[in-house]
Amino acid sequence: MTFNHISTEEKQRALSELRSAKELFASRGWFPGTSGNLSVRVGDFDANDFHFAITASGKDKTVHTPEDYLFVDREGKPSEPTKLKPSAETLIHCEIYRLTGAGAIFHVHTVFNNVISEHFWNRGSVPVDGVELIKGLGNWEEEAQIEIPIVPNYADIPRIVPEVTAKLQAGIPGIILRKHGIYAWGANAFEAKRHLEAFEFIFEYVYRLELLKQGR
Ligand SMILES: CSC[C@@H](O)[C@@H](O)C(=O)COP(=O)(O)O
Ligand SMILES: [Zn+2]
Repeated sequence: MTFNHISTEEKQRALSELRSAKELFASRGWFPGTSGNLSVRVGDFDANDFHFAITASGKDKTVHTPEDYLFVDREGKPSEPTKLKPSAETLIHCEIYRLTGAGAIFHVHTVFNNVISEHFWNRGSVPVDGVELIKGLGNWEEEAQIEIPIVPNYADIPRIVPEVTAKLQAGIPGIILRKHGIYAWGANAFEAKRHLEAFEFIFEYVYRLELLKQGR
C-alpha cells in the first residue's frame, strides 16, 4: 500500500500529537516498566487508505529519542524501510482502527485498570452507574449505566484480536485487557485523551467505592 501520497504535514501532525500525549501520560506514571503504546492515524479511513504512527516496541516511553515512532499500514507492517520494530501490540491497534475508524488509540497500564479488570473478570465487564465522567466518554444520558468490556490477556497477541472483535461495544470507546491495561480511542488525539482520562477516573472511583461497600 502506498504511503508517499500522505502529506509530510499530516505525518508531522501525527508525530507531534504522539509526542505530546506520551509526555503527558509519562508525567502521570502511566508507562511503568516500558509498558504502554500509542498510535495516531494518518490517511483516509473511508477509502481504506490509511496508515498510523505508533510507538516503537520496548522503548522507555518516559523519554524522547529520535527512534520513538514509526509508521505502519493497516495490517501493521512498516510503511517504509526502518530498523524499528512496531509495538508488540500493533495488531490490537489495527483491529480497533478497522472496527471503529478511530483517529487515535492510547494504551496504558495502571494499577487501577489492572485491579478492576481482575475484580470484575467473572462478570466480563466493569459496571459504572451514573458517574458524571461517563459524559467524558461521550455519553450524555442522565444517570447512564454502562459496562466497560474486559477481554482475556494472552502472551500471544494475535489470540487477543478476536476477543477484541467479539467484545468491543459501540458507544464505549475503550476495552480492558485482563490484568494488563486499557485501550482507549477517539476520533482524534484530543478525544482519545479525554476518553482515557475519563476511564482512569472511573476505574479509581469504582475501585474505591467497592472498598467502601465492603467496609474496608
Ligand atoms: C514491558 S510490559 C508491557 C508489554 O508487555 C506490553 O503490554 C506493552 O504495553 C508495551 O509493549 P510495546 O511492544 O513496547 O508496545
Ligand atoms: Zn500493554
